[in-house]
Amino acid sequence: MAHGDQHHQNQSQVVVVMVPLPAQGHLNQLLHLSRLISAYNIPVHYVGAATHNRQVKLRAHCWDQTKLQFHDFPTPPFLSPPPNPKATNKFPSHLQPSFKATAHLRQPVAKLLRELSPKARRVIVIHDSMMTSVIQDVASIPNGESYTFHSVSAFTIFLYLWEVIGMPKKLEKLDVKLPDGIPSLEGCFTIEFMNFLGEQHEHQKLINAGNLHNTSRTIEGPYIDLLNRIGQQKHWAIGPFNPTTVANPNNNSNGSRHKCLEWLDKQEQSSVMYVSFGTTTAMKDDQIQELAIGLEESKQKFIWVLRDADKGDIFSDGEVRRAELPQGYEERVKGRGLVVRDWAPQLEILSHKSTGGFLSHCGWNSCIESITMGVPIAAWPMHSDQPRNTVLITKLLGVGFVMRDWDKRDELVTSQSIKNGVQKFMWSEEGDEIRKRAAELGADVRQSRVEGGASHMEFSSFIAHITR
Ligand SMILES: O=c1ccn([C@@H]2O[C@H](COP(=O)(O)OP(=O)(O)O[C@H]3O[C@H](CO)[C@@H](O)[C@H](O)[C@H]3O)[C@@H](O)[C@H]2O)c(=O)[nH]1
Repeated sequence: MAHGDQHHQNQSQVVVVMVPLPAQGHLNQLLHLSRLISAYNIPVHYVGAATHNRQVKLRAHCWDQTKLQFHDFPTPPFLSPPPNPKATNKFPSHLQPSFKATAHLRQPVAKLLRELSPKARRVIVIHDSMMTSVIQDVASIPNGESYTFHSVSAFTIFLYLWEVIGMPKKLEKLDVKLPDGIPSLEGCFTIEFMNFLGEQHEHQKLINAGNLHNTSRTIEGPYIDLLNRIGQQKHWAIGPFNPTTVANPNNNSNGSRHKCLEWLDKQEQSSVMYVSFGTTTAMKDDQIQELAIGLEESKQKFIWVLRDADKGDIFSDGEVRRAELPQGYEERVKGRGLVVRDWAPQLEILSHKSTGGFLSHCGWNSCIESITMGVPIAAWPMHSDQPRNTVLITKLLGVGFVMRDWDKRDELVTSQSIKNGVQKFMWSEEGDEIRKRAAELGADVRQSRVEGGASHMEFSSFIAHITR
């Protein structure tokens, strides 16, 4: 190929730069989105501090990341304290120093954009809604365009805008009926975090070309429509980002298989409940004891991921609490219950035919992964968007069941109520109804991602738009 042709081809290329917030639930979603975009032969640059890039690569398995270009940007050391399980407000405020440190990414990101700009037809920046100040220099890139990725449900975003804009009157015109009992934001965040969010929104107003959601119209069509009616920029529902089938459920990145998957193979269909509270929750010791006893006494089969919230730098030295279980516990539940303390292959667990329910804190990744795999959720919200996701899952979609009432978040959930809740969720007719609806919704969502489906069409239209 002549040099001129090469130049022309590079010029015609559109490139994408991904800028995630450095927390697992955010890093993960933009990594999956990178995989989907690079499948269209669009080069994707994934940026972050070296430690966070290392984290996201290490924890993702079952697919080839070599097509992506990771940029490890140097950041000065930041504090990485352990979470405080005793805090009343469960928001992971120990992560705040790592969020704050992202300010150091602004310059290297701007430099990368300036380098890419003359070589590309257009530079598309897809950034976490909480990283807007980091990417603000896109405004000075002549062929730069930025899209805001919202890491939570469209329902949650809609409620947030509705409250922030304060528009019950407009809402009447929109002909929306919201369910009763939507919790306020009290107890969901810290003031420090709300201030951080506020700073990001200031920049967003100036540079946003559109909004991306890790959801499907099949799940949240009405809320995507509402967002499109009240906002100025388009909202695209292009999820789920996670794989809808697990290509090789047998192996992790080093070719071995997690012991919990081997155990699952031996169990009956839909007979196991998976228990996990994501990467930002640390339970009090007495609550762990109650949960342990409740699970044991329920006689339900389970896999329980028992670990504290991630630190801001998961590779940093220093203390990590190892939660205590009642004496002899793991021996007693052997064969029926498995306690996992390392990184669990959640997607594989959820897609396994033996998994019949998920006791979850309702982080959005967990919700969308569980919905995709057709597994119902018993909701135990902890903080952030989780109480509202609980409303979406239980009241609006009917694919879940409230295990822990958010209004009673300051009270200990007793082993007796856990036992009763688990048995109702896994063994009752009501539970079976929810399981049936979850299976149906899962099938519809998976269908929405294949050619001709709603999410697939919306994804293609987004790609057509950025490569126009
Ligand atoms: O052992 C584990 C533990 C977690 N996961 C994965 O880690 C992610 C956890 O994400 P999520 O379920 O969203 O929970 P959090 O880590 O708590 O996510 C934070 O970020 C989300 C996106 O903004 C918010 O919806 C949550 O409320 C917020 O706590 C999921 O992809 C899980 O599959 C594993 O694979 N193995």
